[in-house]
Amino acid sequence: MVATANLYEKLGGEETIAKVVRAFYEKVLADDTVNGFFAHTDMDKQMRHQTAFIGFALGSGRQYQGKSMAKAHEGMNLQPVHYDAIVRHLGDTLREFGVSPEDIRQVADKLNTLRDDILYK
Ligand code: HEM
Repeated sequence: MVATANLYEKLGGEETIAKVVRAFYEKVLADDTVNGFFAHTDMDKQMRHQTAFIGFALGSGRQYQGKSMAKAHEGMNLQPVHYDAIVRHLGDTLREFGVSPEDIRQVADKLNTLRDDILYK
């Protein structure tokens, strides 16, 4: 089991995660580098995105296959600058919630396993 598998619980489970999700998306939507991608995204999809994203990153137990990640971001032609911004916003959010730099690095490492599946699609 990877260390991030416990971060979800360590942070306080679902209740805290909901707050992390809100804080994270406030940063994303305030950032002109990436907010355009969400401009025409309906709220249901956005909600699924944030839940899936945070859940995967923190180890809620859900798994995502490369193919579905590629499909989810098909046509967006996401670039490293977009990807890096998203990961940075999550890292900043987690730091604000008191997560250690080491745990944040492990979250980033975990997300990086999906990087090739979502870029340039
Ligand atoms: C490892 C990183 C990421 C994960 C795990 C992830 C996860 C997901 C998932 C699961 C969906 C599908 C939601 C659904 O329709 O059911 C999705 C859609 C989406 N993602 Fe991501 N995502 C990542 C990175 C990014 C980045 C870097 C951006 C843009 C800067 C982005 C923007 C979007 C948008 C706009 C949608 C909705 C597309 C639509 O409206 O149909 N994602 N993402």
